[in-house]
Parts: sequence; structure tokens; C-alpha cells
Amino acid sequence: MKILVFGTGVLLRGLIADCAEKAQMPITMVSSTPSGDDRARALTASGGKFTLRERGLGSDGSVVDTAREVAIIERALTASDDTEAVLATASDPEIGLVISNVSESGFKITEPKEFSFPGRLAAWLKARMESGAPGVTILPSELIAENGKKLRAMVAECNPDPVFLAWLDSACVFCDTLVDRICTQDESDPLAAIVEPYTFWAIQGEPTGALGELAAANPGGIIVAESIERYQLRKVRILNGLHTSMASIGPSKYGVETVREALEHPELGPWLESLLWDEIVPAICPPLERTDADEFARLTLLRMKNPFLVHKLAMIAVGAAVKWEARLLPTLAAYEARFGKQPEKLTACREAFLASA
Ligand SMILES: NC(=O)c1ccc[n+]([C@@H]2O[C@H](COP(=O)([O-])OP(=O)(O)OC[C@H]3O[C@@H](n4cnc5c(N)ncnc54)[C@H](O)[C@@H]3O)[C@@H](O)[C@H]2O)c1
Ligand SMILES: O=P(O)(O)OC[C@@H](O)[C@@H](O)[C@H](O)[C@H](O)CO
Repeated sequence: MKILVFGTGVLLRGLIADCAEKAQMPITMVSSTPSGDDRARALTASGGKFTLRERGLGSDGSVVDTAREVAIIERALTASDDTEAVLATASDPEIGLVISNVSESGFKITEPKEFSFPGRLAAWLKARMESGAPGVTILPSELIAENGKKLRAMVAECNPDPVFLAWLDSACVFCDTLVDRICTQDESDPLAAIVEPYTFWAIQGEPTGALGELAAANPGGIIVAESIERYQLRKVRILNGLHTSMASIGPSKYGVETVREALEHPELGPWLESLLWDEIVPAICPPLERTDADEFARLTLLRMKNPFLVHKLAMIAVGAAVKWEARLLPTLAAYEARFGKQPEKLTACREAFLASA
């Protein structure tokens, strides 16, 4: 089976293409922003190949430092210049999965609708229906709760035709998913991805068809489950919450530029660890089990201190307003409701973010 991917970002190369290669499922990648278009053209020039470097400590503490060429991207198209070619892929019965990561900013309907990601997906799905090819499983990987349900609703808004909607619901499946892997750019090679050894992709659904094939080739890396709510909550609030907190206060108040610098800073490091243990974790337990949250928080700190990664806070700060809404404001509110006072450090991060916004 094959995969159609919307987006060309580092997460798609560092996690999704890695999983697809293990399953030997060729990818057609479609870009839809000017920077994505440049990357699609560069991928076409490289024959779809890019370098994937895995660096960090393995689960047994041993050093992992490997590099390999990933050659699973069959084609890279730009939605604006290759519109017909993108639509033509809709009739390919071999395509069983459609995966997206257009970031939070691309995961919405903008005018004109047909040029927004949901509009482009709706057009592709309509062409699929009209071609008579079988339905597909759609896996959005943007870090948004219930991303599958939200994407289905946006596609339906872009094309409310009842015949299309009946086909969509009977032939296609939209799954909620949660991705987790720290993927960074290689400053010297725009196509290369530098990733940590840890890989986790939780998908809500049934491991059948093309999804079953992908999951079977990635044991431990991909989990297909009836509910992914627990994974979503702990990852977005702990890992992304801590990232967004340090990106809000680290550069402006302490002059640090990377995640590791922030955690190793003599004053900011312990302050951030206290923010994690004394504010974030107590605010989200319950609904999370304390042992689950503690274990994930410990692992998160180890992953963020990965000596081999250079994870820029400036990159994490992009689109911070939307990130605050999903990752930190609910934690702030839960802390206040539970303890009857404002969390001191989260509030300081919020103020630093608002001052710099
Ligand atoms: N890099 C990581 O470690 C990582 C890990 C897990 C999740 N994520 C999530 O993945 C998302 C992408 O991150 P990334 O690191 O790959 O970033 P990136 O900058 O490398 O890629 C962003 C992608 O989104 C596309 N995009 C942006 N705005 C768009 C729009 N308006 N319409 C259509 N496409 C648009 C870009 O063209 C590009 O393909 C983020 O939202 C992040 O939360 C990243
Ligand atoms: O742009 P963001 O904040 O969604 O992503 C930056 C990091 O927080 C993110 O890339 C993490 O590395 C990732 O979410 C780990 O799975």
C-alpha cells in the first residue's frame, strides 16, 4: 500500500517517513506553503531521498548515533503548481493512508477555502469518490486533541454535498492521533532530520488494512488503541507544556537559545523542573494517574537533556498563542481550581509570553 502526505516538515520526515519506510509504503508528499514548496522541489531534486540521523541515549542508556538515507518518498508535489498531478493520485487504489502535518496554523479553514488544507483534502477525497477507488484512512498528526474528528468536520464544511458525506462516512475513516518524537532540523542540510531514538505514535482506531500494515511494521513505535486520550493529555500538557513554558521565558529573561541550555542553566533549570513537578504534574493528576505522569515527566526531562540535539526555543515559540491555549492555559486553570491560587511559575511564563507577543 502507499501513503499520501500533506506537509513536508521535519516531523513528517523524522517520524512519519521513518515509520513508512519500515513498512515499505511509498509516500507522495504534497506541500502547500512557500517554504514547503521549496522543500518539495529540493526533495524532487534529491530523488526523494534525505538523511535521517538518530542521536541520543537508548532505553538502556547506551549512546545511539546513526545516520541512514531514507528513500521512501516516491514523489514530492507542490499543491499550487502540481494541482492536477495531486488530484490524479486520488484514483490510485494503492493509496490506503492519507497523513497530514500542516502544523496548527495550517489545520483550519481559511479563505478561499479551496486553497486551505481542509479544502485541498476535501477536493482530493471527492476525486477519490468519483474515481471509484476504495476509501482511505486519514491520519492527521497535528498536535491538536481529536484531530481526526476535527478534520472530518472541516472536510464536511468544505464539501457538504450529502452524496459525498455518505461516501465519506461509509468508505473512509478519520482517526485521532498523537505523535511524539523530538525532530530537529540539520542546520547544514535542509532536507535532513535529526531525531531522538524515542518514537511514539498513538492512533485511535482498529489495526486493519493499510493502518494495520503500518502498525505491524513499527512494533512499540505505533500503538493503535480504542482510546488515546491518556497519551494525548500527558504528552501535550507535560512535554509540550514544558517546551512552551521555557520558550516563553527562557530567551527573554535568561538569554538561553535551546531546550538543553534552558534546563542546564543554573537558575532557570531548577526553576523549570519545579514548574514541572510542583505545578504541571499536580494540576493534571487526576485525571492522569500520578505514577503515569511521574514516569512520563522523568522521561521528558531525560529526553530534553539529550546531549546530541540542538532544539531551538525560537522554533518552539512559533505560533505560541495557539500553543498556550492547548498546552498551558488548561493546566493553569486546573491548578487554580484545585489549589485556590495561581501557579506562580506558570503565571510568570504567561506574563513573559504576553510581554513579548
Ligand atoms: N518537530 C518535532 O519535534 C515535532 C514533534 C511532534 C509534533 N510536532 C508538531 O508538528 C507540527 C509541525 O512541526 P515541524 O517541526 O514538522 O515544523 P516544520 O516547520 O518543519 O513544518 C511545518 C509544516 O507545516 C506546513 N504548514 C505551515 N503552515 C501551513 C498552512 N497554513 N497550510 C498548509 N501547510 C502549512 C509547512 O509547509 C510544513 O510542511 C507542529 O505543529 C508540531 O507541534 C513537531
Ligand atoms: O512547535 P511545537 O511546540 O508544537 O513543537 C516544538 C516541540 O515542542 C515539539 O516539536 C516536540 O519536540 C514534540 O512535540 C515532541 O514530540
